Amino acid sequence: MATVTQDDVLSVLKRIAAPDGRGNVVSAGLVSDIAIQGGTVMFALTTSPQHVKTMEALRGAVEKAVLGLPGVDKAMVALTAERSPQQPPGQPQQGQRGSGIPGIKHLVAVASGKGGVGKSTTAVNLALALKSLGLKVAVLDADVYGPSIPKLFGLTGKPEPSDAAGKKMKPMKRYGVEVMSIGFLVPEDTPMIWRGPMVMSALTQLLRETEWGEADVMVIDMPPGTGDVQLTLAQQTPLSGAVIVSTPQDLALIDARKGLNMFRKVNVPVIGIVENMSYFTCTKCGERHEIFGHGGAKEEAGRIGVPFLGEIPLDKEVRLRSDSGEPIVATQPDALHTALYRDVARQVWASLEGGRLARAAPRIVVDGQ
Ligand SMILES: Nc1ncnc2c1ncn2[C@@H]1O[C@H](COP(=O)(O)OP(=O)(O)OP(=O)(O)O)[C@@H](O)[C@H]1O
Repeated sequence: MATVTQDDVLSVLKRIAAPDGRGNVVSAGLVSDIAIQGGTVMFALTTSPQHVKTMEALRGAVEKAVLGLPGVDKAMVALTAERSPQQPPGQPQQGQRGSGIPGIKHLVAVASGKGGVGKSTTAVNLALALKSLGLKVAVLDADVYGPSIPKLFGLTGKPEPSDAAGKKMKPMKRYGVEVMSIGFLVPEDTPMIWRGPMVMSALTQLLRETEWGEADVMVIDMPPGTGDVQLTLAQQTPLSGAVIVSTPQDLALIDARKGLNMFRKVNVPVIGIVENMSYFTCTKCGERHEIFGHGGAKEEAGRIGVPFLGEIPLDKEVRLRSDSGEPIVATQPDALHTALYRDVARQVWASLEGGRLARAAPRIVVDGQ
């Protein structure tokens, strides 16, 4: 199969006129960086909120043109738009309700300042714990650098198109939770090299072009860290709030603080901090070992005035069950960990529904609807 290049994509885009007679879509500055993964081409088209409807037709034309290039089997084009300055703060975006995703009430990010602290494990078990409280739950894997949600849910295969036209995908489903991840669309061993705008473009597509059912909460597994990509994601996704996961080590906590600051900067309420790998209870002698220190996250939460949601101990069973796609909350309803995750879930839900969280309107519309 022919390999498509950015120049190929740009040359076809230059033949498409920009709205309002402003030259072509490239010269008018409407096209973001272009990312190419195998036969998939991804980029964003910038618009203003009042032009979202007309831009949808343009997006269709652009996608069609890119799909016509040899070597392209999927084109993912997202519309992004800044809120117009005239829009009063606190006013929902036009056409936007709740989370901005039809049928989904709250989007909750699970984030960490640092990799490997158990963010994905927490996201999955939190989602399942919310489900066990009787809520409708969906999970979006936004950790495009290392999508581990398919593995944690024990899901393989590709999402099916939801209609004959193939415009939308059906989410995968496991343990009663709807799941979508870039990991379903790209082979596991493909290195994924993303530049900033492309992450947003891919995620917008996953969010908007999945035929989600109704959900009270969508848990979003964020990419680890606090760089530009994470900041943009936090800013551009209409989040109700964020949960920060940290281990008790000083270094992890310093990064967790950066995570908190990042969400505050973009006006996303921080629901609270979870301390993961908090301690280890020896299965033989019953003694508690505080391998990474203990209580650091609780102290940190107190210091910065953010709720502390709980401690999740280090436990071999958690890791084994995660690795085998049988998360502990789904498969061991009576385990201590399940009770702990459920306790976190209760607090998260109380925060979401209790009106404690307040944020200004999201600054961006990522919609083609
Ligand atoms: N409480 C726990 N007890 C035992 N093992 C755990 C616990 N939490 C997470 N792990 C294990 O630690 C490893 C890292 O966890 P996970 O993939 O959830 O971290 P992450 O922060 O999402 O990582 P990344 O930065 O790569 O996205 C996994 O092998 C997981 O099974």
